[in-house]
Amino acid sequence: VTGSGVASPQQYDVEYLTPISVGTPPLVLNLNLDTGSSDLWVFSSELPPSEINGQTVYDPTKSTSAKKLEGATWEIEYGDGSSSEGDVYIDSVAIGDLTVTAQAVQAAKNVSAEFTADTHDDGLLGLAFNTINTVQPTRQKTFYDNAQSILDAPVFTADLKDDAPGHYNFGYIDSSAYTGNISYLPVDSSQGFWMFTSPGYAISKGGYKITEMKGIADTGTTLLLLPTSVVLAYYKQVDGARYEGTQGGYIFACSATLPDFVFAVGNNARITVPGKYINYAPTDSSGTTCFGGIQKDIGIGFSIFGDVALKAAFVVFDGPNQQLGWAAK
Ligand SMILES: CCNC(=O)c1c(-c2ccccc2)csc1NC(=O)CNCCc1c[nH]c2ccccc12
Repeated sequence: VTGSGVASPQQYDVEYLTPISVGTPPLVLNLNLDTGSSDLWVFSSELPPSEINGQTVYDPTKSTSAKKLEGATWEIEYGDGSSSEGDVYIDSVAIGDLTVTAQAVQAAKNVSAEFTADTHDDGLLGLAFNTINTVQPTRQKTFYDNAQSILDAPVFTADLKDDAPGHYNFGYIDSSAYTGNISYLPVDSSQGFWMFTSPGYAISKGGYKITEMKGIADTGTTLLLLPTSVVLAYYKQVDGARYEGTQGGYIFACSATLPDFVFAVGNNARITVPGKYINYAPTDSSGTTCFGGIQKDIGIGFSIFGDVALKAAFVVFDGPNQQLGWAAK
């Protein structure tokens, strides 16, 4: 079996949403497929109405295939301070032609203001390792865990695009979606993430710099968060760029020319993030000052290769072989 879902970018490619069917009769929810977390949680009829703002909600009492997982609860907090919590149902979940009949669907009873404000996002579908699933007393498997045994190949791929729809594919590698070869790196899943080490980088005019960057492939984080030394070297090549504390990061004139950022994948493969992707978005409505798509990874403990980087590549997530494949496109 294979499955494919379109990944549609929201404004400024802040996140990508994919239509997923949940329950019987199938309810279509637009979820954020998130390789940086492992909970599948959805807006639900159990939320106070004040916390719902246009989202489609899952009502387990309306799904003939929903079964409550008695006594199970969950609560998650993300690094940006957003959070959600609730209880758990076992129900059918499908992405395209791929259906998992007994998937833990975490129904939200409370969500933080950031999620309420995100009117098009009906929840998250975690694709990291289940060791960081937050369901208590028994952690639950991810959609990918449950799908593996029926997939033609036990992999999924992310093909995100700049301001255009891309795809998440399950069970196959679409050879027409990338150029050249796929370079595979070993994954360290000990912290529950798709963690890998890039041996070095280059910034347009500068030469190649050997410096290990240990990071995660994270479709749920918007920006490319890198070590301070790398970020300083990058913005040194952007005239007028400066760190603005009140904005929480590096800003520059929207008219600035931004160099490409190249990171190594293994010793002889490279992924080039075009400078255009690193001019992330205007900081205000005047559109004179823009916010950088590369920012510091301070306080996280590792780098985060978020959407700004991932949309420059075709990425293969291979759980059984604990490896990540990278290709240009
Ligand atoms: C800013 C989002 N990223 C993180 O917090 C994060 C961190 C992290 C930890 C500490 C400080 C900063 C970041 C490590 S792994 C990691 N990745 C994830 O947590 C991936 N899931 C993000 C889901 C998410 C959080 N806020 C949203 C707002 C809209 C859509 C999705 C989200």
